[in-house]
Amino acid sequence: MKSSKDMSLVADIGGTNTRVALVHENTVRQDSIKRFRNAEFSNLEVILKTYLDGHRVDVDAVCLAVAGPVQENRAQMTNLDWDIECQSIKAATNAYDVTILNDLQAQGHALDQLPADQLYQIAPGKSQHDGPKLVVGVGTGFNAALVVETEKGVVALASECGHIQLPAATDDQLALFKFIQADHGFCSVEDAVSGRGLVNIYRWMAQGTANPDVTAKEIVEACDAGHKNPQAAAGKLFCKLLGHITGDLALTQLPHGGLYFVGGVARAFTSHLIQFGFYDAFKDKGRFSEFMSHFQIFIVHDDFAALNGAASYLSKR
Ligand SMILES: Nc1ncnc2c1ncn2[C@@H]1O[C@H](COP(=O)(O)OP(=O)(O)OP(=O)(O)O)[C@@H](O)[C@H]1O
Repeated sequence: MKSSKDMSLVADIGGTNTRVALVHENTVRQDSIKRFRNAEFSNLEVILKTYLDGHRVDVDAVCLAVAGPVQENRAQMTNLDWDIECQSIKAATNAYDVTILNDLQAQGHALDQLPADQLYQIAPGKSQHDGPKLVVGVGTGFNAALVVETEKGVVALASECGHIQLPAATDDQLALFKFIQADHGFCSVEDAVSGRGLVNIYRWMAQGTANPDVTAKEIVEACDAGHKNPQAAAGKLFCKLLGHITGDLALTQLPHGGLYFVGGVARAFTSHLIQFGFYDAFKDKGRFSEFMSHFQIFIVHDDFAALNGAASYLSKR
């Protein structure tokens, strides 16, 4: 086993995918990035052991970006039956220092390093260089973090806003709300605005006729193929709900430094968001409609950005 001085490991653990990389001299080694499908593993420890065995290195420190609430260096994943805890990660990796962040916090720490070619701007706005930023994740789940510059550096504040109640502004949205509520007992934002949420919307629209095994990817592929099919109708409602919700979050947090979407589902909708009504819904805030056009909105195309954020967090502690 090679012992590499000051080598660290970073990982971004989502509901579907785990991305892992090595960090040397505060920089993610691009040739070390690897993505694992969680469904093929029984727990995170097995993924990390497999990864480290493959690279034949020792690591001193580990920083994990986990899709779930983090408390006292322990995380309970929201969309996977994995409990992540420092002692067990130390045992699996032989690292003496393990830190756990929420994944959106790590995304927040990555924002100031994103190259321009990884950012796709969807709303013009006017950002203040040092204004607060809001990073919004739409993947297996939904969540957001407010990112602020302080005298001590970047602070990314965790939330669990994907689990607030879904707002319903139209009869259709209320009917969707009731459909999901009847199924799960509660209708959260994430139940409609995430990969699983998109499938829920499509199933509600095509009640009785939807293929029960349809995936979010298949729905977006049908949107790519044309805008008159039932999948595109589901995509349009999805984008409008995404606009309403992120508009609410923007008014709550005032991200004058910009709003940044991350996650596989947000990325997949990049070319449809505007046509499918996202921005009109985002600005549909009564007397504050004009105010909403001040916020710049971007989609982050780098699926590995949270790894850079975790590395940045480690370097600045
Ligand atoms: N091309 C695609 N079009 C639409 N949805 C997609 C596409 N590819 C993947 N997805 C959906 O994106 C989700 C996975 O996205 P992503 O990899 O960002 O999630 P994650 O990081 O594993 O999860 P989390 O949201 O918990 O952080 C799944 O719901 C999957 O069905």
